[in-house]
Amino acid sequence: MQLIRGLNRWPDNTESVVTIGNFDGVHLGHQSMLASLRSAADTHQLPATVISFEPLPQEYFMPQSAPSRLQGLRDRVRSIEASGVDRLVLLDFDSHFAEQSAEDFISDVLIEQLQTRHLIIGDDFCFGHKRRGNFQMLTSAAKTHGFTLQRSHTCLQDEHRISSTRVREHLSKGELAAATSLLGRPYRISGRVIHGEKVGRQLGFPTANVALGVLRPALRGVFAVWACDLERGTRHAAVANLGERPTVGGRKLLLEVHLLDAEADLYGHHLAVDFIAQLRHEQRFASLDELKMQIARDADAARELMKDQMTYTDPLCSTDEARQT
Ligand SMILES: Cc1cc2nc3c(=O)[nH]c(=O)nc-3n(C[C@H](O)[C@H](O)[C@H](O)COP(=O)(O)O)c2cc1C
Ligand SMILES: Nc1ncnc2c1ncn2[C@@H]1O[C@H](COP(=O)(O)OP(=O)(O)OP(=O)(O)O)[C@@H](O)[C@H]1O
Repeated sequence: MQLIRGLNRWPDNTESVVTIGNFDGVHLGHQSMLASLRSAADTHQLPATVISFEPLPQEYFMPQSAPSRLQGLRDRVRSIEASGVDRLVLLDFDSHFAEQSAEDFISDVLIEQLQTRHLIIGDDFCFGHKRRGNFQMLTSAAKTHGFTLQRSHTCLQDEHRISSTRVREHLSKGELAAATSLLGRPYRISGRVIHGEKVGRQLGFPTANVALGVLRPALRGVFAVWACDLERGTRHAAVANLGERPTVGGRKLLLEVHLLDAEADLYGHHLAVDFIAQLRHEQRFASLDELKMQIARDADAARELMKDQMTYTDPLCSTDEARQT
């Protein structure tokens, strides 16, 4: 997939089949939309092109109160690529873009730059300054500019539309199985493994600290997870804490992963953490010994849970390794 950051990098004279959206999480609704995009692109024999934004519009308009993102940019790009998209155009959502009228978005972005031949969009899609652009406006623009317009069909689960908002709600309640069923795969956070304070070693539970960057995930607590080393393509059953470590006076939000029954030097590696089940909330313990005993119980609980997970496969990580660990 070609990642194009900004329209001035768009290759000249290429027509395209386009869809637009945040695609945070790339849930089953997004996947279905991207499958329609792929099939329309094949029909037109043109590149399947996604327009998305960085930052996300809500982060631009409400920097303090925007909903927590499901994915960092790298994971979003990877998930969109895995859905068979040829080109991802990432537009900088800045003041200039926010003030662009819906008419200008159509003529400058869709027509002049992307040379859109076919556009797929949900009928609730709004765009442009004050969100004045809508499906009806696109219908008449399609006639004027000679592109075809396709309304995407809405994917429901339990009679409700699948959405990034629903996934966030499940994650914040620790409902991992429900989030998995909307995403079509376990919820994943990935990042580089950085050095921690190394107290974990003294506790007897060494942890890999995954850099979260600006990501403030919707979930918190102690979890049974799969940890995939994306550099080596290996996968390990593990237990993880996503929290602030109140027992040791921590303040910063950290994702710490302890591999069960395996030792691996992960420093500097890119680690993908797939959340399978929540074991408990994070707690402040009166002593390090109590914390240590609880982590041992967490590890046992995760080991038991992950035993039933061995058939779960991941295209990026080998399952053989997981069976060995
Ligand atoms: C499975 C697991 C559960 C944890 N639960 C808690 C907890 O409930 N409360 C807490 O303060 N810290 C908890 N921690 C974090 C430990 O305090 C942390 O791993 C330790 O301080 C080591 O930090 P280090 O990686 O910087 O060496 C947990 C860690 C793991 C791996
Ligand atoms: N359940 C769904 N079924 C079909 N298409 C969907 C579904 N959810 C989103 N889409 C489409 O995917 C594109 C990107 O959606 P977007 O990420 O902006 O919305 P969303 O997932 O509903 O998120 P939010 O909960 O923040 O509104 C849009 O064109 C939208 O219409």
